[in-house]
Amino acid sequence: MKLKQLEGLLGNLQQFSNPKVELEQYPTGPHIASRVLYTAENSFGDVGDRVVADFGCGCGTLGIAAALLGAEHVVGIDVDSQSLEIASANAEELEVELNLVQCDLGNLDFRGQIVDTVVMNPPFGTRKKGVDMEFLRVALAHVKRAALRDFNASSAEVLCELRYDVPHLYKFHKKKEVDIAVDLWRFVPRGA
Ligand SMILES: C[S@@+](CC[C@H](N)C(=O)[O-])C[C@H]1O[C@@H](n2cnc3c(N)ncnc32)[C@H](O)[C@@H]1O
Repeated sequence: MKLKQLEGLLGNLQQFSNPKVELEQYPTGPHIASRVLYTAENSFGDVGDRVVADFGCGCGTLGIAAALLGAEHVVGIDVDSQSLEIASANAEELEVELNLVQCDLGNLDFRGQIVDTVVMNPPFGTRKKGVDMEFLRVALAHVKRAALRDFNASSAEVLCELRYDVPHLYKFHKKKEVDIAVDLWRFVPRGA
């Protein structure tokens, strides 16, 4: 699938209808989401025919992108049931299969390293200190081939800088939208 086509499909997805700031619910827009997954697949072969997990999947954007790029199996995990309902509707609309699990990432235990690739835009820890590191710890415990973000890795590389559009979502947001610079990281765990 071409990058523009992927971006177009992701642009039609529903996003958080009632975002919860305590869970740092910020959607990844179609521009950045398409580039993250397209790079993972076309530069590294991390998606096609792989088992992919989307940690903190929200409305499913990253996981759906993985499915559209030919992942063998995609699991989306989020603690928020309302987001998972939207993710389910989004997957149905685009006719892709997404296995959705409601779970606090901190409690996730798939009993072994059964996932080839973890993709995520985790909470940054602005509301719950340390939650970003918790996501990384759990990713490491479950991934067998490559993760996009992982600090305890044998290799860690910033692939590029991207612009992350933050729409006006919460009362304390003063501007209509803000775009912030973010880095796209790729981590390869020890032994992979
Ligand atoms: C920055 S949003 C990213 C959403 C989505 N992945 C995307 O890229 O559009 C972070 C997501 O993590 C979820 N989340 C926050 N804390 C969590 C936890 N402890 N366990 C599981 N999911 C959590 C939120 O509900 C939210 O959907």
